[in-house]
Amino acid sequence: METTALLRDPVAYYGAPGPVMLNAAMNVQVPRLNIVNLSYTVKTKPGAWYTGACFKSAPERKVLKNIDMSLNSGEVTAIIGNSGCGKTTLLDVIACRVDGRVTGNIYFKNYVCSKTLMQSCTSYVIQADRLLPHLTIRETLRYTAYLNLPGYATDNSINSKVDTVIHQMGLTRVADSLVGGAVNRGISGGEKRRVSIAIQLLKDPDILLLDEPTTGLDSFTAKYLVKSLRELARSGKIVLMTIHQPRSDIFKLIDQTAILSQGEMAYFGRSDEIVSHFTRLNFPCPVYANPLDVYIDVCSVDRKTREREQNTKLRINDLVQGYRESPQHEAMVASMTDSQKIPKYINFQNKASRRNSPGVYRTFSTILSRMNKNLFRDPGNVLTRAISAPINMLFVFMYLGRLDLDQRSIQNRSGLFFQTMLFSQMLPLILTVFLYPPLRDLCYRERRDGLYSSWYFGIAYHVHAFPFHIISGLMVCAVGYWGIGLYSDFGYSCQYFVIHILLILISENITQFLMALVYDYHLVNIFTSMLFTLSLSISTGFFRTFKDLPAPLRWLSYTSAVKYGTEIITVNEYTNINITCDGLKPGVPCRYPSSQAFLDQNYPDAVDELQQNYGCIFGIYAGSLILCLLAYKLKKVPNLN
Ligand SMILES: Nc1ncnc2c1ncn2[C@@H]1O[C@H](COP(=O)(O)OP(=O)(O)OP(=O)(O)O)[C@@H](O)[C@H]1O
Repeated sequence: METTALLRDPVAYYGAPGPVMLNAAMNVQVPRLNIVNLSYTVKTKPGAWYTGACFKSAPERKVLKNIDMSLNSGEVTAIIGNSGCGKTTLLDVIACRVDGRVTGNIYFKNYVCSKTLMQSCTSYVIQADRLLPHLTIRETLRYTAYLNLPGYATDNSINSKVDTVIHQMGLTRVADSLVGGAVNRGISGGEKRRVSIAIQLLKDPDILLLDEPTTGLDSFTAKYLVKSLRELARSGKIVLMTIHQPRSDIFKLIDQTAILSQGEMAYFGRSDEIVSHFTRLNFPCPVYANPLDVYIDVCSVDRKTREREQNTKLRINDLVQGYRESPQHEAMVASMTDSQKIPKYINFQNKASRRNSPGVYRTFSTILSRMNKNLFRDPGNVLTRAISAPINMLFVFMYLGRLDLDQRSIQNRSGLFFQTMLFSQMLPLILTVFLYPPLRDLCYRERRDGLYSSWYFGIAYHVHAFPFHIISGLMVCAVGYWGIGLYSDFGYSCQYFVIHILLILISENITQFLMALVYDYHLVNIFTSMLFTLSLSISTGFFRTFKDLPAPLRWLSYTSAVKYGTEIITVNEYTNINITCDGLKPGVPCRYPSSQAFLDQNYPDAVDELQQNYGCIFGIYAGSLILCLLAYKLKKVPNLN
């Protein structure tokens, strides 16, 4: 294969080479990724927490040991090995996406790879396809292109870039089909994989890393996908992927193969030299067998019995040693040493670490418009967002009817206020847990890809949800305030509306804050429901008046926005209506001869503290918003695979 014919023109792209490049023999430098003596160590969990694990020091485990690899642009390299041998970890380390201790070096074009450098040159296709179900393939790619490409890129250039990757990945026929999800059927699993790859190609990366791109695909689709990757590599990219069970016809498409065993390299070299290498080590490949299957088995530890485990471990040690002493390894180390002597492209690092960002407005509007489109495509989600609270309020209207001014109406009013508080706490929680996780996962993937910072996502989500809160709040107010018949005044109904909206926003912020800290949304759901239920019990005064609460609970209730909201709407109502003692049976004492008596007995300080209560509820809203945005900013993005 003519290597030079496969290359893009690096000099034109990255600027003139350094002076030593004048040497005619070195006139063209093949862009190379050299991995030299790479090891990776993690701290493992010393056991379950109930065994006192948090007090023990975490033992270290070397997941990757002394890995040497040299990858050329224009070629496809596959990492294979049994489950748990370290394939994904090796990709993560190369992409600089790990938290543990890395020793050794990774060089790209002779530059030591930093996180910024790798983020700009590398695209990483993770195992899971994190896509929004209600967008078409073209829309998905177009939105990502807007986030990826510089702000000066025109709509036409973005569309043509999107068309190019659609064509490259063979998605033309389904380009305008919905991606689909668990409920709405969309494109097939193989097509989703190709969309994930197409997303990463928009960046036009020098290095493409793929974690198990063929998993879950039928053999025909898997072969088609690897063929597409080979064509991509031939256009001048380094393609490195992990493969679980490579078929023999896929094997023929792979230029170099790395076989990992327990984190060590058992073979790295040309794919067509595997059989001769292992035959030299006394492991010939049986006739008609797939060499990759055979050598994955040979390099796996058999843990059925202790004896077998020891024997296979000894065998693997010999294989690793055999590889390190092999001509392939020696030749690779020599070529890496030679390539290190070639001078660097002098402008490369500057160019690579300077990302042309799309700009604040384009980033924000793209994230927002994508969220809106994904939601509006699903009428069920739109209705859930807009009308679940008003429908609940209609139900309250059905059982309360219109309010009167007699003694019984006091309990009805308390019921209505309790329901108002309940909806404004619980519905945002339910909606957030239901609608938010796919958006959050997508945000995590894109933040890992370095597309934008968490502020954009956090603020866009608030702006996206806000109109629904307003629409839903107006309907709740129409039914709950005017329909059920609270004090008839426009100003007071506006206050009821504002309190309802503020409580919704606070509840949503708290839920999002917890979802930023804890990935498992079921846990967040359980914890937040309990928190809100407790807050409703102690902070509203409906079950027990504040002054009767035990002191610690009374102090706790001051942290709840529900306390201030309840007091404001209660005071607004009872300072304006005249409760009567009508409707009581003869001889039954009138407990609240006036509205003032009701306030004096149940909310004695609320009238004087009206302004203060408003201040507190706005303060809690601002605090919860800041907490929520900070949580996204400060919490490390989980490495989703
Ligand atoms: N941060 C970490 N903490 C603890 N153990 C880790 C960490 N990262 C990787 N490991 C361990 O390293 C080993 C290799 O994991 P890795 O996911 O790379 O395997 P793999 O070869 O990709 O497996 P599979 O093919 O099943 O996906 C596993 O035993 C894993 O538990």
